[in-house]
Amino acid sequence: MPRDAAAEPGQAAGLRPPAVRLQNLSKRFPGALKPALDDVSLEVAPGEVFGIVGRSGAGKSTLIRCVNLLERPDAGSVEVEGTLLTGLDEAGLRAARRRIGMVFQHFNLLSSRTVAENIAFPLEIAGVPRAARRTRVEELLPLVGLAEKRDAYPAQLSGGQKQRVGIARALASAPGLLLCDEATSALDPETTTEILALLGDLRTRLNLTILLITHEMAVVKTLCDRVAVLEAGRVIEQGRVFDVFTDPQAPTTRRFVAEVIGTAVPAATLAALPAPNAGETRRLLRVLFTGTAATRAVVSEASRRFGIDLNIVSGRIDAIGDAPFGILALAAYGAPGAVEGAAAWMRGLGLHVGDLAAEEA
Ligand SMILES: Nc1ncnc2c1ncn2[C@@H]1O[C@H](COP(=O)(O)OP(=O)(O)OP(=O)(O)O)[C@@H](O)[C@H]1O
Repeated sequence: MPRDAAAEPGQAAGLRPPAVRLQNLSKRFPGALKPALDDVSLEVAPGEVFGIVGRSGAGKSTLIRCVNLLERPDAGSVEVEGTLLTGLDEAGLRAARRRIGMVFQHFNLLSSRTVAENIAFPLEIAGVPRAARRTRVEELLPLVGLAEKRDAYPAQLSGGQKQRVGIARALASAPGLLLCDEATSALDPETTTEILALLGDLRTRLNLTILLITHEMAVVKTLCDRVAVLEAGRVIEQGRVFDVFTDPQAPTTRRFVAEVIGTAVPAATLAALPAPNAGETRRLLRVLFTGTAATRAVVSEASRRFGIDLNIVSGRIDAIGDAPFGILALAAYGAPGAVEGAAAWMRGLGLHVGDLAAEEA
């Protein structure tokens, strides 16, 4: 979508190339009727957390696996930190992959190895000498809160601890980019919160770029700076999380957003609203406040100024990162011109005023 023309973090980073640049990626699995990826292009700026969200089968796994070329796209290019991965030979690709860590939904730990040995595993594969491996593991253990568990085996760990091992292992070769494939989907809500906090903390401390896929908007809301919505292999919407959450454009995005910020108004509530008086109109408005306007004053003042009735059908105050916002569903009753006038007046105050979309009703 055009509102996402460029990522600000990338601009702030000056001449640094994007952490990830995908151009026109397409992929169709043999025998499949539809492509898993259909002309996907997106850029992730250095240091940002970028979420890709979509329903099951939307193409998320295929997309994230294309970033380190675990999956080869049929067409299009993949660039990571300025290196064109799709142009590398196998040796070049192996080296480039050391700059890319990956965290998996089901942890993928080796059950016969201890925590420390699991973390050291990628370094072993890369031929890093034993002493250097040990030093690196000792750095990583406290970073993920597992200093006391270095000699434990995966079977002795909770899900959250297993994922901490998975994260430490992904960070072993000090990558600049971390790919997270549904990293919290196998965890309970409390552990999910802990792991998301850990990822947020590591991102800042290690200056990481994180690209994650998830089917949970709550993950996006908590951790991401920007988000792309994938549907049937295509990016249908992308933008800053705040913008996408407060003003989703595509119907699918609206449904996703409604799951976490609950702007939906039950049909029964709407059905119970009184009909307008003769000669009057009733309009259902969705009003978005982004922190500056005082809700009650706006509603009562609009009512007074325009001689209309504003019935608050639902309301919510929330925040994304440290940016607060409020969303009100209003039923406005009055003369058609007066209702329109009130909506225009509210827009003039900087509020986002639209019709309550069908999906929300
Ligand atoms: N190895 C494969 N062979 C054939 N078809 C595949 C393969 N992997 C994925 N697909 C198909 O490609 C499409 C996208 O799948 P993908 O796993 O990328 O979606 P997803 O959004 O990650 O879904 P989920 O959340 O269920 O993992 C689906 O139609 C899927 O059936």
